[in-house]
Amino acid sequence: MIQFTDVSHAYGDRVVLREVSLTLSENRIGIVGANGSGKSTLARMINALVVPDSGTVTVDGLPVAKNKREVRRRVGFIFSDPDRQIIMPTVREDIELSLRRTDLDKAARLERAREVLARFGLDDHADHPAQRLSGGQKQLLALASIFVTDPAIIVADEPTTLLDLRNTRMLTDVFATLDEQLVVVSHDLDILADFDRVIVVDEGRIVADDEPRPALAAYREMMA
Ligand SMILES: Nc1ncnc2c1ncn2[C@@H]1O[C@H](COP(=O)(O)OP(=O)(O)OP(=O)(O)O)[C@@H](O)[C@H]1O
Repeated sequence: MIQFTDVSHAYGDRVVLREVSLTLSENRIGIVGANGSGKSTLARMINALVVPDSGTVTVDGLPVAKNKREVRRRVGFIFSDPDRQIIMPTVREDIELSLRRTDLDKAARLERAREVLARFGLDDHADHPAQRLSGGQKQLLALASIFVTDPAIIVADEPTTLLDLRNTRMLTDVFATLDEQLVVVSHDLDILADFDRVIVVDEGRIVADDEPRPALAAYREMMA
């Protein structure tokens, strides 16, 4: 459960969130809105990548600002730019690095790495240099290296920007089968169609918050 209470934030004198209060308890929640409306800032607050100027954000009752380490164990954050996330020379090593943060033993880690590489269609690339993957494959690797650690909550900031249609569908299927709570910021409205809830942000305020169909209709109308 994620809770925002009266959250406001500015970068310098540019106010980007204005008194946002939200309780996020559904399994799959989408966030949409115009460029610069404050979506990424909102998403980043869930694991304390941004700490609000005023108001509080809590994850399972823990105030995020004072419990960064514990919160980051629970919340996996997927950046839209995979180069921010890929650290190790090869695909397999990058996945294994993530797994070192779990309490699985070596044999279980190898098995889990194998499973996740197959699930994300990266098994043929396991020993390839990660930096030589295509943009979309890097995005899949960045996603895989978060999924593999099994966080309770996954926050993804525009996870499909570099993916082709097949991989976007694959990711939609992965999302549909997850047990974890999922918060996805996206301009790709199709991937949110079967989510439980969609929140529309405009100029730092929540302007619609509903099931996908009415929320996305409100967003389309707003942008027309
Ligand atoms: N670290 C920062 N320093 C200064 N300004 C920032 C910073 N991060 C974001 N901003 C500004 O805050 C505003 C909101 O940014 P944010 O990234 O939250 O929007 P967004 O809705 O995710 O946009 P987009 O859809 O374009 O990704 C933008 O005007 C952006 O330029």
